[in-house]
Amino acid sequence: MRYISTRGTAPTLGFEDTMLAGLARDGGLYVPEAVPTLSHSDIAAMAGLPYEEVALRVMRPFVSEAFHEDDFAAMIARAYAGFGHDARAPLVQLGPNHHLLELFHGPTLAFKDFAMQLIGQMFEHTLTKRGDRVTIVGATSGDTGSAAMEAFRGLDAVDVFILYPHGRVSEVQRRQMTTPTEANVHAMAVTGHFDDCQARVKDMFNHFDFRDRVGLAGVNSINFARVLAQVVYYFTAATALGAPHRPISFTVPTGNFGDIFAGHIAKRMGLPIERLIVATNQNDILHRCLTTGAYQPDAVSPSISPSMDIQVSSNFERALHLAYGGDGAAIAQLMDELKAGGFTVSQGALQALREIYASGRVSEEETSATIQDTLARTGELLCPHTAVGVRVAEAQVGPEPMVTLATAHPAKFPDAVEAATGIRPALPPRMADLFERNERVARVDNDLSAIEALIDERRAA
Ligand SMILES: Cc1ncc(COP(=O)(O)O)c(C=O)c1O
Ligand SMILES: N[C@@H](CCOP(=O)(O)O)C(=O)O
Repeated sequence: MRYISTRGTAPTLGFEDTMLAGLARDGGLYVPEAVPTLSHSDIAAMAGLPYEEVALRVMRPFVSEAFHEDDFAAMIARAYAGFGHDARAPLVQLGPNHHLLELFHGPTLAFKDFAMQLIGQMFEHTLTKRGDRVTIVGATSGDTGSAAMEAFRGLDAVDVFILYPHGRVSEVQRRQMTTPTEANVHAMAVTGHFDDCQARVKDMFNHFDFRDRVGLAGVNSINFARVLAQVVYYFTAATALGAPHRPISFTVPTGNFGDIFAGHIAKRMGLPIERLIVATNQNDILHRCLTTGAYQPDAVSPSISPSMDIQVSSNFERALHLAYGGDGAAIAQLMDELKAGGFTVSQGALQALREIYASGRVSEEETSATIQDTLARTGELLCPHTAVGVRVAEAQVGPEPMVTLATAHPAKFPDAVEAATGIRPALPPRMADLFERNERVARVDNDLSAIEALIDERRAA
């Protein structure tokens, strides 16, 4: 399996090099040259299998030239052994035809653990084999950062630097990033928004002297391995609800578009997904784009679902690449226009996007009301991101089963949940002392040279 850049001019790579490269050298994102398909009977055979077995069957065609099957199976087993639920991603029924896919039973209580725990294993395997060492730099609006630190803390072959927007993540999220004691993980609070953090990470990848000197690697969803690991739970959920014998729809609370793009890959692999519905908060650029064709970033508007306070949605580039039939030059042109303020998707590409994606937008008041109503109706306490998804899904439930992705545990956002319900959700016992632990964080301006200098100073030589 070879991987190509969405912008068409970077070297084509195998899986391990793609995983270690992060951003392609032409600024694009790596995607598989061709998405492998699974047959109706391959998919039917997944029903009822353990999560780890489905993970092996779904991901094997993407990685088979890189890892021996036994090694890969062992990595998968280690990745999910620490999850707090035997099913790893259990389904809970919310209404007659509406199900919640709980993705928050991993060590940091958000869906990011599904990919990050596995990537940690894959990086360790490949770096040990090659005798290499890398510097991972990531941007986070709160959840990716803590998941990355948890997956890589204490590993000799990596230093990890996580840029988060100062004052714009929840206190639980911040403490998850500032309290690990291992010397190889570093939290950096950047003046600005998540989009600034993500832009500086991409700047570092495009600054080749720095990139090559520090051995830069990325574990944001710019890394296709992140997306790949997230494809698996679409299969476990859909087959548990009757796929491939009947179609299933998914609603996904969306910010950087990685999670829902994983659903798009699942569909291309042959999973009968009827509708993939993008659910956004008031930072609704994706909903506006799917509605009008215009992709025009606005100022970020802080919300009670802060992890989705994103205007420049990195993985949308991958969806555009498919919608433009793999035309790298067209994507490069759109991304140049984006730097100058925005772009308009061609009619043909917009139609192609709408064949896959629907969308909805949820206000702050609606998010709170959904947390409150859902608790009253079903007894489920939702995190605000999940509530955005549930609100959009409820308006669109059709004849086929609808699955909403529950992307984080409510205890990560206790203020918003308490304001909506009067209940302050408790952290699991293993995190009960989070608020007593010492914090370690570097404050830094939104300035590429300052950020690079800090990384140079703190990384192991
Ligand atoms: C809790 C939570 N929900 C939803 C999202 C949106 O996911 P994606 O960025 O993959 O669209 C994020 C972050 O991205 C998140 O942290
Ligand atoms: N919501 C995310 C944003 C970055 O995510 P990624 O999936 O693109 O790595 C976060 O919690 O950091």
